[in-house]
Amino acid sequence: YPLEITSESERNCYALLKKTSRSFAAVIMELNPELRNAIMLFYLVLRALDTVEDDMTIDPETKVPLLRTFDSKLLTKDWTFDGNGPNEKDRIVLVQFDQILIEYHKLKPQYQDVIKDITHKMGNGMADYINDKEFNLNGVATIKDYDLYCHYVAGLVGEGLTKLSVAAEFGAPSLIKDMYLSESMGLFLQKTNIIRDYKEDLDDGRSFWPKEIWGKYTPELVNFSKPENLKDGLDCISDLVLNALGHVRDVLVYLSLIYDNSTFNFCAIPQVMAIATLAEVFNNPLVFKKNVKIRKGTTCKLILNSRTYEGVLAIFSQYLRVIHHKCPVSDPNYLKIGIKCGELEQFI
Ligand SMILES: O=C(O)CO[C@@H](C(=O)O)[C@@H](OCCCCCc1ccc2ccccc2c1)C(=O)NCCCCCc1ccc2ccccc2c1
Ligand SMILES: [Mg+2]
Ligand SMILES: [Mg+2]
Repeated sequence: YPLEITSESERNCYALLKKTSRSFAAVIMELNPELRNAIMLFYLVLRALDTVEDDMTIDPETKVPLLRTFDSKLLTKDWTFDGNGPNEKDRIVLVQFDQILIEYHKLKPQYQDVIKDITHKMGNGMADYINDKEFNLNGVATIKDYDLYCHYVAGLVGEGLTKLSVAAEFGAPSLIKDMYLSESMGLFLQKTNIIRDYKEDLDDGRSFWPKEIWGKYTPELVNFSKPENLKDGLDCISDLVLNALGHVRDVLVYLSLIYDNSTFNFCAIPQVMAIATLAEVFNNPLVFKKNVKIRKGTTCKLILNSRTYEGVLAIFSQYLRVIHHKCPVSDPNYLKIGIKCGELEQFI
């Protein structure tokens, strides 16, 4: 679809999108114009909110109220925030938030309402976790907390995208009553990132790995970076990957219910990147050393092969086999991984 830029602020918003997201900018640019600006602004507003959440130099006294009231900034036309530390990665979306606001107010009121509602819920969910000191240093406590945190930062994005797609008649209305499918779209992506970001998050002084899982393999989360604990660390990654695979069935059902081609690509590409990333981090000692990324060549192949539903199924089937074959017999979850991969292969 050709991109018609009609204002300086719109141009600035597309520039912000490119600057703050390698993966999502490309797929958002491909969207049908009816939804492209709404989803681009939905992304930028939530990335601004996440930049506040991620910035460990903002003290909780300021951060918590800012997260809880962030949706109210959408009612203004000129709010910006420059309270960030100099090095925060995406601080530019906060500094230029007025550009986002100008374009946001041009959206159909129905689209504005979806964005404001999700921003309100996400901001309050993030704030709930900032207060929990336990969460910062030892990950989230239970698997239930893990799912709830991922609901706030990613499940809600799925909910908003589904509401926008159905409002534009690009997706089956049944997706509204079966919101658990949209939830899984977000949780699969977020859980994959959390597993991958072990080192990066610990270096930031926080973790999102649930203690109910890692506590089975070590008394202290940081121990996995010591060579003598490598086997325990790899067994823990398997357990977390097994938990993330629990969302695959819903992801594949969700994708089968999207009729608009550009919306399908937008939804499918992050998911195929995630299953490839899960296969990459599975049984991979480098996870405890650095941020493991899939190769550029793999990314291109994934994008080319995920333009049809059959192509997506073939990619998932391939990486489920990779995970199954990579699993050592000594892994305590060896059988469960085999059963889960087998189950999903059946489904595919
Ligand atoms: O700071 C970073 O770079 C990474 O931050 C992570 C974190 O801090 O945990 C974390 O921040 C989460 C809070 C802000 C969410 C921002 C977002 C992301 C993608 C979008 C896609 C389309 C529209 C709006 C979107 C909004 C993050 O970016 N995690 C990546 C996974 C989030 C997936 C969201 C999502 C959910 C369902 C989807 C369904 C279809 C297509 C894309 C989808 C995308
Ligand atoms: Mg972030
Ligand atoms: Mg965050």
